[in-house]
Amino acid sequence: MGSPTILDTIVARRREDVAAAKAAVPAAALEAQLADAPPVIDFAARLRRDAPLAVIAEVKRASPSKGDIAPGLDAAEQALRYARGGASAVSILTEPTWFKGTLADMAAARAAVDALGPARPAILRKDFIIDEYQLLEARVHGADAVLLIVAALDDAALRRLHDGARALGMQALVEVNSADEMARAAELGAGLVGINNRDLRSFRVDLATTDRLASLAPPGALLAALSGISTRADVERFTAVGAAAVLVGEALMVAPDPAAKVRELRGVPAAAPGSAP
Ligand SMILES: O=C(O)c1ccccc1NCC(=O)[C@H](O)[C@H](O)COP(=O)(O)O
Repeated sequence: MGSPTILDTIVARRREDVAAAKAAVPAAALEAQLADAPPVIDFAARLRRDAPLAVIAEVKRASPSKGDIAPGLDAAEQALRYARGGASAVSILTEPTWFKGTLADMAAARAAVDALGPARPAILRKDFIIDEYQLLEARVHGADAVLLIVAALDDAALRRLHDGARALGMQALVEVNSADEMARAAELGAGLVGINNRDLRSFRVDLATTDRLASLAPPGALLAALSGISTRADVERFTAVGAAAVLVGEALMVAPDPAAKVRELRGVPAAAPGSAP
């Protein structure tokens, strides 16, 4: 048993956070709020609507590998910038310690994009989800989908959380970084698979990860490439191996014009000056 990785450390802290959250707001209280939660949409269908390439644009104020990225950023305003650029979904980091995210960020981003009507981007809760309680939190705060990190979960927990998300009407983006993890995602019957080019244990980002694993994805699953993506060339590299979506964080968080950056990644012309988004 080697020393704990950053992933182990984050997961351990999330367990503590969840225990404290349960003490403050019992699961039953969250369940009572489900009826009034913002309605959920089909996350995969929303991505497929933007075929051949959907951009999942991420709100990430900070990270373990980079420290502060944009610590003062307003999540709702950034979500609207992403929507103006044509993002199919907005991924909201809700982990507070290393990523400086909150559930309130996600609720605010959801409320902001709701004003755009049915064409709104879908909302993904990006967090280290290890307990069904976090699924309730996600749904009550407007998520359409949640991230499930294979490397952080044993098979029983993975299945329990995958089924739990579905029971709440949400979908799960199942994140893998190796052939073994892809096999576990396939065994799970994952319909949405995210290949993370970042090894969450070492922070090493290798774009060849998607090249290497794409062909192992379960037939019919929607495939997304995550991490280390910053140019249209990166996107085309991944659509060439079957990715139908890319998830981009840092490159969008540091972009002077996030909407224009989303358009660039989508391969669509820049909006004419003064034109409607
Ligand atoms: O981003 C990190 O440093 C990180 C470290 C440890 C666990 C997870 C981490 N990030 C979560 C992600 O997977 C990325 O935020 C997401 O894929 C976007 O990546 P990027 O476009 O490279 O910011």
